[in-house]
Amino acid sequence: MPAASPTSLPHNQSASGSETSVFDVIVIGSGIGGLVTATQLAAKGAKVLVLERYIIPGGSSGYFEREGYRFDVGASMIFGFGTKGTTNLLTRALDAVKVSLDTIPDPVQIHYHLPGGLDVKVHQDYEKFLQELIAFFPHEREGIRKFYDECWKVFNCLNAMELLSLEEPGYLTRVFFQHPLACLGLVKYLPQNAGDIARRYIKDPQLLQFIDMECYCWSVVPADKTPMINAGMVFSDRHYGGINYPKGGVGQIAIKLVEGLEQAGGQIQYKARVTKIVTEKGKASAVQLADGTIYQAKRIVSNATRWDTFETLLPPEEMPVAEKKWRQRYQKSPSFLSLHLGVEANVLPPGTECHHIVLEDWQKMEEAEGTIFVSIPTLLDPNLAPTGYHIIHTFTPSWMDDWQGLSAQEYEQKKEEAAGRMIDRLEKIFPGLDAGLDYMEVGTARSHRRFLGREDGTYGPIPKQKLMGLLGMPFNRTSIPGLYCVGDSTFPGQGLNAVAFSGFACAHRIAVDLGL
Ligand SMILES: NC(=O)c1ccc[n+]([C@@H]2O[C@H](COP(=O)([O-])OP(=O)(O)OC[C@H]3O[C@@H](n4cnc5c(N)ncnc54)[C@H](O)[C@@H]3O)[C@@H](O)[C@H]2O)c1
Ligand SMILES: CC(C)=CCC/C(C)=C/C=C/C(C)=C/C=C/C(C)=C/C=C/C=C(C)/C=C/C=C(C)/C=C/C=C(\C)CCC=C(C)C
Repeated sequence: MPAASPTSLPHNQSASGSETSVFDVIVIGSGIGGLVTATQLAAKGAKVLVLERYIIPGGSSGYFEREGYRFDVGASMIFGFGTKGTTNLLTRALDAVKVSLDTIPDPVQIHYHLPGGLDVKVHQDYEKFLQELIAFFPHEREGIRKFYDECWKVFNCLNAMELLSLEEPGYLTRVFFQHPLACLGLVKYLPQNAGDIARRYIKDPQLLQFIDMECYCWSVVPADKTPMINAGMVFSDRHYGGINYPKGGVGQIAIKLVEGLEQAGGQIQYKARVTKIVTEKGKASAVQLADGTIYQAKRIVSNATRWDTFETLLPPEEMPVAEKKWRQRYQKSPSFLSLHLGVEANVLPPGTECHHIVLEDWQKMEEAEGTIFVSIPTLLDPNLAPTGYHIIHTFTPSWMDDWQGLSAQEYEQKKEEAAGRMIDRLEKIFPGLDAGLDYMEVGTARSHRRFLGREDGTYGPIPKQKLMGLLGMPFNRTSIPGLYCVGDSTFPGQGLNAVAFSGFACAHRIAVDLGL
């Protein structure tokens, strides 16, 4: 894709010369981050347009259908659908535009199959989980409880207050006077990482490896590099609001948000790939689509990754200093090799859980094709597959470099070999998997780049080295006036509930800026 160059435009003109209207806000991309921003602003009366390059909304939380199966593209373990507290941000985002979704509670977040026979289930029931872990590490009984209890402290601070933009002084003052202790608690944890707190209480090296995996399987970095605020959210909310799967598949979240957006007067356009963010006198003022159409807005929000935003949609040679500095601290995480499988129901032993993590050798946890993630959503919603069949979505980290420069035939062959390796490994927990296969589709880093528009198909930013917790993650405003970012390239990072927070915060900051 060619680099964009700044363009000056006469007001209210499209590339074809026809008249266009000026929007209050244009959101580039309909991932959950973009849609929460758009729905929040539409609900406040802003004139909002969402531009999505693909044919359906959702991005990483989208879906596709093949031969009677409805597969989730990426996200499958969903936080944020609780019914109480303030951290149930997906429930709140839907409520704000008067739509709702039926969800199915998952009694076990993850069933771990780890080296040395460490076979642990994370039950929604907190005590049941602690007892299961303590049974493996009885000498660490106290340390285990102290570590996870400290995660609850973070969560309880967050779950007591309204969650809005930390870039808005009025909100900060209000929330500080309403919840001074919770605010001070959060200030204390913001620069910390989960690994430091775990090591304070736990000494057993294998248990510390387990805590690394507890972090790695959602943050894609070990505990030392995982912000404590995020660990507090994940390790507590799974027992509080719980993990809840949307009936009809993860794609329903975006579909419902779009329904709410349109009811609130907002608009969305599909097959609308933005190729350029237009700046006038240094301020973002419009976007240009691949077909040349130009839309103007008072504020532009990019739900594309920071790399796509500042290297492709804007001229890379004019990258703001703050962005260059951010790139010194954060790098792209790997992408995933994904297998979307349809399997005969008898492949799954009775009592199989929905989510699994498989690793045979601790040394390989962070390597490409090291940790295997498994999600079987049809155990919760059987309607996603034909009767008598299940969906197994399994994925493992994989870098773009391994998939470049191949002929079409080499690419297909490499996919087949990699899929074979994963299926062989999964045979240990699902004997007969290979023989029971009914359908298989393999996605690589190239598929993620193509369908999600994410540079190198990355899952999101990860720290290059150990950082001070979340302090280095940028909020929604950027160095370019009028331009905001939302999604996993902004505070607090990856995760649907996390990007929903970034959407609430972004919309709040823009609403204040526009005087809504
Ligand atoms: N819970 C799980 O199991 C799981 C698994 C995978 C991913 N996820 C999460 O999903 C989250 C992703 O959410 P998000 O909101 O940051 O982003 P996203 O990548 O899901 O959405 C971005 C959207 O922007 C669109 N887009 C990109 N460039 C564009 C352009 N130039 N013009 C128009 N549209 C464009 C894409 O097509 C996509 O729909 C991540 O945080 C990740 O953690 C969760
Ligand atoms: C005023 C003063 C003084 C002060 C102030 C302070 C304050 C207020 C502060 C605040 C802060 C805040 C608000 C923060 C927030 C945060 C948040 C919201 C966070 C969130 C988070 C979330 C998360 C992280 C999530 C995540 C998740 C994920 C990522 C998931 C994933 C998953 C996967 C991948 C998987 C899977 C597995 C299998 C399949 C097995």
